[in-house]
Amino acid sequence: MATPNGSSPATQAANKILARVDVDGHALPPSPAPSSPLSGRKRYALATELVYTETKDQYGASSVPIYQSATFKQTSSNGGSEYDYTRSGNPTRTHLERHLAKIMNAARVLAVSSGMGALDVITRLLKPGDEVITGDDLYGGTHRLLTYLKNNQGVVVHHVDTTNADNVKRVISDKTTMVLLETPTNPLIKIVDIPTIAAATHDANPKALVVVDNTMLSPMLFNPLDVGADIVYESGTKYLSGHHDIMAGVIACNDPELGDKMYFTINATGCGLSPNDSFLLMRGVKTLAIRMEKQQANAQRIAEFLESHGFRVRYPGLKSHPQYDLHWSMARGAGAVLSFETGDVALSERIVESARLWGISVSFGCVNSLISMPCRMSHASIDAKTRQERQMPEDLIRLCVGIEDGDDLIEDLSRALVQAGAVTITLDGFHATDAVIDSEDASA
Ligand SMILES: Cc1ncc(COP(=O)(O)O)c(C=O)c1O
Ligand SMILES: N[C@@H](CCSC[C@H](N)C(=O)O)C(=O)O
Repeated sequence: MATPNGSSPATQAANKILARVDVDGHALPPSPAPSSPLSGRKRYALATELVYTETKDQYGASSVPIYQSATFKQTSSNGGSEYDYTRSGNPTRTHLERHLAKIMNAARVLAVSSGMGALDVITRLLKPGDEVITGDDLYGGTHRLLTYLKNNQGVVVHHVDTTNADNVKRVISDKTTMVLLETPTNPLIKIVDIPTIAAATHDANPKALVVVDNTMLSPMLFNPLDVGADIVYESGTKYLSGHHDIMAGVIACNDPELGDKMYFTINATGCGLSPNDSFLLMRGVKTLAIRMEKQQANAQRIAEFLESHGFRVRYPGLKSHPQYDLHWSMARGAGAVLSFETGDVALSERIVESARLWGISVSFGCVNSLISMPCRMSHASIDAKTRQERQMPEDLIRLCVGIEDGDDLIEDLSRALVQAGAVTITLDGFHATDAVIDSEDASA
């Protein structure tokens, strides 16, 4: 029905969408409306919410269809359709984003092409002269991007040991615009007190943004937005998708203005997650609870196995972890990544190369178990001098535990340790060699 000014309600609604403006006041193309996660209904347990979706497909499809289309037809030259172009928005991506908003306790989630893509979108909120405080144990790619911003964009980056909140408090000032944190850190599995650091940051500068990389825990185990973070991002390549068959990144926040600014960057630069990958991430996330449960159970067994044979293991599921209590005050589980040293790079190399069931590969959060040497692999982008300054052990072995049978994993690891000469065999079993134990004492 036409209205007095001649346009139909549908066209008026479309014009309203088209009237959205970007940070510079330019008109934005149509974009999916910010998510309304529960629409007033009861919240189920997380494992249920992960699989429960309310699709409103015209044919009742129970999994979201892949809208493999770059363009969407409009009902008039003024628009009239919720979508116009997949870079700006796509129904499969919107469905995923709304589902994840519910899981991540966020008002808005944005899905992008990788975890680094997510951090790129977030760091585009910075201007030259802005100050960022971050950790001294970080994923190598994060260090690389921050170094690029420091060297080329005039951003000041302070790396401090974030395991002690006082170190962060000492550097926070009214010039601090972003505090970027990981917990547990990758690869040294250090724990960072997110609530304390978030509160201190906001006290010092209410406009500063606390950004948490939650890749190591996933929303199954931790929701940093609930304890003071302003933005949470994750590599969807890891636990969220779970099968190492896609690259993805997700960004979550509660502030609508912040969400719109980041959406602007995604649309302007074209890093939104593709329809096909949105579908795969949506499918993967449904099994997150059951995968994480099995991966954690296996990781706990392996950590205990290594510790009981004399290795010093870095894993927050072990009471010996120096920040065990802090971790469990924030998180609902220990995750499935652990690391340990051998005291000798060549010995670590032999262990890694003797494993059969454990794939030699970067990444984590996958159904398969992986073994790696971070200094040569995931963290090789941190130069050797910086690695040494930050006391990153070159012999560090990282285990990313999958869903295989735990006995098989332990048997294969035992065989690799024996074959590599990392253990001494005695009548009552085997133990880490004296050399391994001595080196751990030295680095403790
Ligand atoms: C903790 C952490 N954050 C972010 C990333 C980046 O994710 P992506 O590889 O999906 O770009 C990775 C690994 O790559 C990571 O380990
Ligand atoms: N060559 C890649 C290495 C990716 S590491 C992936 C993952 N975050 C991990 O910790 O294993 C690069 O240079 O980024």
